[in-house]
Amino acid sequence: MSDNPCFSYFNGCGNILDPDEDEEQIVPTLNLLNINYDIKQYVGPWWKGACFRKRQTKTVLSNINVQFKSGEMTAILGSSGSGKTSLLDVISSRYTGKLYGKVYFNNYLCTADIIKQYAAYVMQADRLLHNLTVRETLKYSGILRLPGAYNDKEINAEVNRVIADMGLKHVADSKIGGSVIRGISGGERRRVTIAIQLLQNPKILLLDEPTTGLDSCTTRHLVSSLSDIAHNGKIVIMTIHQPRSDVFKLFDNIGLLSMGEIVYFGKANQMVEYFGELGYPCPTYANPLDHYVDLASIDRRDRDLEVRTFAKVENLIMTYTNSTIKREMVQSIEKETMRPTTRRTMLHLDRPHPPIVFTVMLCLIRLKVEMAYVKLRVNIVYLIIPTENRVVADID
Ligand SMILES: Nc1ncnc2c1ncn2[C@@H]1O[C@H](COP(=O)(O)OP(=O)(O)OP(=O)(O)O)[C@@H](O)[C@H]1O
Repeated sequence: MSDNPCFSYFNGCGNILDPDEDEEQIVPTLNLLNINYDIKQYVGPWWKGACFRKRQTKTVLSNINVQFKSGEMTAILGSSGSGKTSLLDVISSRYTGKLYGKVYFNNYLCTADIIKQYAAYVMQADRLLHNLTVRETLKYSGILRLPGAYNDKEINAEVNRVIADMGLKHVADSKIGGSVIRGISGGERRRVTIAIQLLQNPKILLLDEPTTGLDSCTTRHLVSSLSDIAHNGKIVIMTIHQPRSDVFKLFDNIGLLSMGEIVYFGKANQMVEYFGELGYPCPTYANPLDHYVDLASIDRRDRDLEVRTFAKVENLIMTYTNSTIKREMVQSIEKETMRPTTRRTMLHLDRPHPPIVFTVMLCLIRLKVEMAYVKLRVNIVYLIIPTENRVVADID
């Protein structure tokens, strides 16, 4: 049936779909194409100073091709130092090293300015004022972050929206608290930190280890709230250190990193089957996330173990690189990023700063005005100069 060229113009109900209309329904995506990220570091003792120490280039991320779709939540897993935070840094344009490759959002090449408009980054630590209540914290953040056109009523409405989204209604008027004054719990504090970022209604929410230090039940509630936010049309990407088995089914996609490369990136519900087919089934009653993070880690306890686990991880990376999942993802990214330029222009028009189309139009109008002015001058010369003197006047 798929061989029929007309098939794509029919939906399941047998109605004819307008190809243009179908294109409009494409969900926003964040695409990372051929990402390689290097950092420079000094090696040797500090007292030699920057001039005498050797500079070394370290590859933190390599060969990253991934697609994040709106309405989906993705967990980035991996052992310590595998490059999880660096991946978020690259997406959010917070990197300090040299980046190769391209990041696209909605078919538009991302710069730091663009990503700041669309993405919010939730850091690992909660930096909140102890004496304020949850509502006050959000209200002041709203005043500072929301556009100046928002009035008091609109800011309060936004504050109430994020309070409801993050399940903070019961503590809305409680103090944040700290080591001296007892306030809300650690999990609730995490929710307030996330709620602050949600005030701007970002299209992409990036979270660096949001569940660290939380108990199992709080983690589940928090991840479940984030899943609801994603399913309401946002891209949610989080790094997670020790994921519990009960949150596994809440993730739509899993990205497993090792040594800055991808070992698996795909649907969460296909991960166990994927590794099972490679000869690494998940033992019964084991947490698949823990099991596969262990599988993708390098054991550095002794030289022998290191060599063996390194070879295994290299093999896993190679297998993923040649897999159908990866091929399909790259095809999907290329299809997304190579859509007609008109769409790119439309997105450009969406942006608040002066769109390029208007600039081009202004240039054309100016050119026309200047040409009209030159013509007018020529006509005036022809009108006022007698016919016998015209050749001389033209030469002048
Ligand atoms: N700016 C930098 N300068 C020096 N090294 C860096 C820099 N950025 C990343 N790295 C190195 O890159 C590797 C990946 O770091 P990254 O913080 O992304 O790992 P991670 O998976 O988030 O680790 P963790 O789970 O422990 O936070 C590490 O070895 C780290 O030392």
